[in-house]
Amino acid sequence: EEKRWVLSDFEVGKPLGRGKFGHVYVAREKRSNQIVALKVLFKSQLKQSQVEHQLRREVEIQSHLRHPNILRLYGYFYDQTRVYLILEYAAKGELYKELTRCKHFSERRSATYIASLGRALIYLHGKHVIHRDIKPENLLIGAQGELKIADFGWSVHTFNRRRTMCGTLDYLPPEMVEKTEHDYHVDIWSLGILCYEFLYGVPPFEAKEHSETYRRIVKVDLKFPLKPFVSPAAKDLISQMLVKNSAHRLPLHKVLEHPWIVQNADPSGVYRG
Ligand SMILES: CC[C@@H](NC(=O)c1cc2[nH]nc(NC(=O)c3ccc(N4CCN(C)CC4)cc3)c2s1)c1ccccc1
Repeated sequence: EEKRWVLSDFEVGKPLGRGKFGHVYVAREKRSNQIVALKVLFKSQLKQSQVEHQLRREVEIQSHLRHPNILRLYGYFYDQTRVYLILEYAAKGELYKELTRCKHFSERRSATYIASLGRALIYLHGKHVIHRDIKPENLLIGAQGELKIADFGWSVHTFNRRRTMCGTLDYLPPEMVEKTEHDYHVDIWSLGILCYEFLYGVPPFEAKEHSETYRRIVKVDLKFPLKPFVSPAAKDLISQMLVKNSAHRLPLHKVLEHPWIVQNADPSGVYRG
């Protein structure tokens, strides 16, 4: 399918959101009537931030992935000033807005999402891809309520581990914060952070100052508030994922077998409320 897309192949609709370097719009591909999301990135901004190689990697990685909980990238094209990514349309929008609206998710909804993400990460790691940026802002909700991992801008194939850091520290594991070598265990750490944030509405090591967040991460200063009530099983799972020594973090297949997941996650991977 080396089809060469052009902007006139699409009828561009309303803006859906914005991220680094550009915006995303709903669009209809005229020949097939298929609804997609068109991510428009400005070449000027990509160039000045030296992220062209990162974008090429995002396209290369995401275009070859096929998983129900990973947002499809159907193709891309560019013109004089912009790069366009043709992405799967996630009809129920951004997860972080839903989390902000609900304050925190129920144990059933959280476990269902964590199980879906665990299956998606097992698939990714099987392809030697680390996402490295699993956080609510990069998660979308499909038409049936299923979770979709988006924005592979920070993902890498495990052989090359060079990276530069920007954005929130909250999700970074000790080995990335301490700039030591890291591998796919970073995604297990982020899954633990995400599980905590789904249940409590805030990430575990949040602090006013970056330096304080950094200290709490490297110390794994994990505290569970009394409110909202969270079951001991959920705390047990989080405690087994937020472990400083990356080799001792609960492997993803063990996460899926954990009693809290088995008892709370909807087997279909879809939270029906
Ligand atoms: C994750 C950030 C990333 N985003 C994508 O790649 C994105 C890819 C992609 N596919 N589908 C999306 N859907 C939406 O953004 C969306 C938002 C709100 C919606 N609703 C509003 C409330 N209403 C009640 C229901 C419908 C529905 C869909 C997005 S975002 C990005 C990165 C850089 C530049 C732009 C975007």
